[in-house]
Amino acid sequence: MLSRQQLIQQIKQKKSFLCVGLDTDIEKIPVFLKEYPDPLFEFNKRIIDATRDLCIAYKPNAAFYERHGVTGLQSLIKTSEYLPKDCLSIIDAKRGDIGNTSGMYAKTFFDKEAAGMDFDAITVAPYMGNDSVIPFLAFEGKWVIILALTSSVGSKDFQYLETGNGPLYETVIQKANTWAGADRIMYVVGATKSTEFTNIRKYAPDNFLLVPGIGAQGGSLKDVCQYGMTKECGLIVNSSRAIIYASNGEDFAEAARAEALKVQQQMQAELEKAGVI
Ligand SMILES: O=C(O)c1cc(=O)[nH]c(=O)n1[C@@H]1O[C@H](COP(=O)(O)O)[C@@H](O)[C@H]1O
Repeated sequence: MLSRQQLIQQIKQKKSFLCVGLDTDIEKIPVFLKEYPDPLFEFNKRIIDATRDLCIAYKPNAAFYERHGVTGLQSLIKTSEYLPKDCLSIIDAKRGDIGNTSGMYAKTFFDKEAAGMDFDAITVAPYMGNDSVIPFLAFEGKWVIILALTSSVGSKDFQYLETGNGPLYETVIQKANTWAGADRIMYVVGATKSTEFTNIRKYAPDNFLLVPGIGAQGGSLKDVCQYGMTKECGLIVNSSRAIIYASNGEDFAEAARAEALKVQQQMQAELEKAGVI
């Protein structure tokens, strides 16, 4: 479990704010791994071993595991146990429902006794409001990462809708700020929305932002840092496909490391430029 201060310390030590996304797709992993009893876990284990000193977070995306049913859940549980303790473990599940149901989701991913998983953080969809988010916050020390402005093209359908008090994504942030502080809540903001970061910082000056969308989706790390970085960094930038599928041969883990190293080096330069390190 990583507190805000521990997270900042990790960023300074590793000179990185990279999150490696474990969107582990059975169709995309190297064919030779399919000989192993648990190919998804085998892939993750090797990616984690190759990148753990270069990143400060890992984010398995639940969909890629759940789509395999029981065996996928076993791979996810084993992965959650294998994740290094000095990295923030984020389950990208995008859950949220009426209170008692959200409570079950929270138990699933936060309570090791319940389903064998003990993630530090979960992505949550805020559409159903306060009572759908509070059950996640009820787990002391865990992080709730609320979808604010997503990287998707469809973000324009709802998130930009004018409420009379700014676009809806601003209202989401303002409202969620009343539920807990920057030591418990992060917001998802897509790297493809870098022009909005200045505006988002007006409402979330201290919150960490989970930023997916560099790499395969084409967002710019430089722009994200220019408009979104704070004195404590304030950013966790995710890349999944561009890192984990850098090669689909025997050398996949080394190729993932080489990609992660490139991103870490850019991140180090940005941290130095902003005076964070
Ligand atoms: O919550 C997320 O992580 C997320 C939010 C968002 O707005 N956009 C977005 O791409 N994501 C996730 O971030 C990852 C991006 O993967 P790559 O595009 O391969 O780097 C996927 O797991 C997405 O589900």
